[in-house]
Amino acid sequence: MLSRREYNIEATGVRRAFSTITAATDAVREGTPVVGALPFDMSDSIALTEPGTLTKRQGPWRPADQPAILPPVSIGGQVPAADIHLERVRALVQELRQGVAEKVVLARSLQLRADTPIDPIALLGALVSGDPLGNGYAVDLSTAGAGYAGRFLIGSSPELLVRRHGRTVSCHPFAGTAARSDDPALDAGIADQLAASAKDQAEHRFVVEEIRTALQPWCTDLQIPSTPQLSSTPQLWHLSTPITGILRDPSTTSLDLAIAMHPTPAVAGVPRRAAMDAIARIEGPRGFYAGAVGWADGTGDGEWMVAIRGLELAADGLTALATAGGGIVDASDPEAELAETTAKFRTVLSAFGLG
Ligand SMILES: C=C(O[C@@H]1C=C(C(=O)O)C=C[C@H]1O)C(=O)O
Repeated sequence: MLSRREYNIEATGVRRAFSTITAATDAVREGTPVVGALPFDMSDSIALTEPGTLTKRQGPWRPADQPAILPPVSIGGQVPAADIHLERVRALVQELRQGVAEKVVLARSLQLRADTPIDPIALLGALVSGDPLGNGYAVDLSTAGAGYAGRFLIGSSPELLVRRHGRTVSCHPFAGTAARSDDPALDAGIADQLAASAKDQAEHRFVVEEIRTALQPWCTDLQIPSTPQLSSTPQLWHLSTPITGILRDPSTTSLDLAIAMHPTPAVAGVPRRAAMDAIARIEGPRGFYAGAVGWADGTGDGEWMVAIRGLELAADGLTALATAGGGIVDASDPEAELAETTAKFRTVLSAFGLG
């Protein structure tokens, strides 16, 4: 299930599970719809399927029935502990100053516990109704293989990795973040400060330039505004840049584009290889956090969102792992980076009445 402001798309059943990316991209090119999730590291297992049904409806998703109530949830632990994350950011800033990379996105996780099972659809309902833009995703990860049976990836991401509609390609990268305030005057000041922040503008530019490079082989007429705009979620301000282009080859599908663009420096870093090596060394495997979730229909059209502001729910529904990260550059302040991840957790925590 993917929910957006303009439409929602629901896939049910599994006609075929794909074990390789090539099998999935070939299937779309042959006219088969494909839905699901790409992992952060494309060498990990994928959760892409040909669904039994794929239904697109207007407007954000609304549950057909009164959704199940979400149980109270508590934070069971932090992975790693906050002081270790701080230490990691400090060490990484030193490495960046020595030229290891220009930007690396570092994440941490919260272990959530519930007394009674969390219903994935109830959580999706809470996330979608809590977001004025109606963003939400829920993907059954079962086909990703051992260890994933019954697990769900659920969240509310504001970030469009890529959309293909006919020959038109759009993406809308986010990078550069500030936590919002309940006080309207303070909130407006925070937005102005973010727009004026040299550090955040630099962090954002890395992303836009990489996306330009990634899209150029696929698109003509790239339209890339020279300065980012401000975008908001209920919890955060972000710098974002809406980008469009026209496909050179109309047989390129939305899944081809998602694979070509992913992972962007909004979730990995610059240069990509050095950043991914640093992430694997410092954090370990990310699984589906910071991957991509979405769909491609039989015409190749489709939309893929960056799988952030979410959690992975265990098969018994009693535990979940929420993960949030932020871009680290050589000018990063470790305390501010820790606070940024705390603010990003509020998207999922607020669905449970926390944060
Ligand atoms: C990595 C995350 O968010 C990404 C990182 C951002 C940043 O560093 O400013 C902003 C938006 C997202 O592209 C996350 O939410 O976990």
